[in-house]
Amino acid sequence: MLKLSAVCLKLGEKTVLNDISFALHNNEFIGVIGPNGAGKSSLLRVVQRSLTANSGQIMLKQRALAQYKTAELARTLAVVSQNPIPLFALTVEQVATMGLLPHKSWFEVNHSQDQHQVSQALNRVGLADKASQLIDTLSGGELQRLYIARALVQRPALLLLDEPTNHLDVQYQHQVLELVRALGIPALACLHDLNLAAMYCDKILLLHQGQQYAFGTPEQVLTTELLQPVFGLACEVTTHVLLRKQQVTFLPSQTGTLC
Ligand SMILES: Nc1ncnc2c1ncn2[C@@H]1O[C@H](COP(=O)(O)OP(=O)(O)OP(=O)(O)O)[C@@H](O)[C@H]1O
Repeated sequence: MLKLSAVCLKLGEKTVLNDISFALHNNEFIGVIGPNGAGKSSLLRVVQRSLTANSGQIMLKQRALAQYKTAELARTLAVVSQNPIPLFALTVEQVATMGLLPHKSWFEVNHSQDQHQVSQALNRVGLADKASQLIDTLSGGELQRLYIARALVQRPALLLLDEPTNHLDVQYQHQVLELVRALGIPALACLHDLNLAAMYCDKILLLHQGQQYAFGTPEQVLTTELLQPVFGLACEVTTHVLLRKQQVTFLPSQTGTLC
């Protein structure tokens, strides 16, 4: 689905991404983790082509990303961003319907089949009963689910999510990531919460100062040896008894002060 080979990105004098190589296969959910400034959002922006890599190759559905026409790329990728452009005075249904735009030509009207698709997507994210509600009346979690519904309406081949759980409470964090998993669309998501990454991601890419520090399953990447030097804090990694998933606990540098 998506393959990066030796991708490098320089912005001004700074090397933001250096030698990034990994592949995302069909139906996989890959989490990109790393401290502030590690290059996570830049990586997503390179894949969505809002930034152009200085070297290396990106293949999307076995074709070079550079070869995609803009409209074709807009149909193929859906982006759920950290700070979406505020859309005031629009209803939930109108925002979800925007997912059809990449498939339509100017002045083309929506058909009943399109309407059905929008209803189905709203149903899927649990917002069908709020279709006519203005979006500035939604909670943060509902809004995030709406942006996922808009992405669903778009029927993308790949979903890119930049911090999809930002500002959400625990229940909504799980709700949103469960939804992403359930969609069955290959997804690449920047995540700050390592325990959520452990729970929901098939693979994890750990970035450190623009370098690919590790890539593999949560078991391979979420280890004290890899996490401590990257995050600059001592940590303990255990396996959750019920979930059989990694759990990372960072320890304050002055652990004694908590006792
Ligand atoms: N236009 C630019 N010119 C120079 N440096 C830039 C530019 N844009 C981003 N950077 C730098 O690139 C690095 C990576 O930024 P990026 O936003 O990708 O990090 P991130 O891992 O997503 O961080 P965060 O967790 O804080 O969101 C940062 O050091 C940032 O300052």
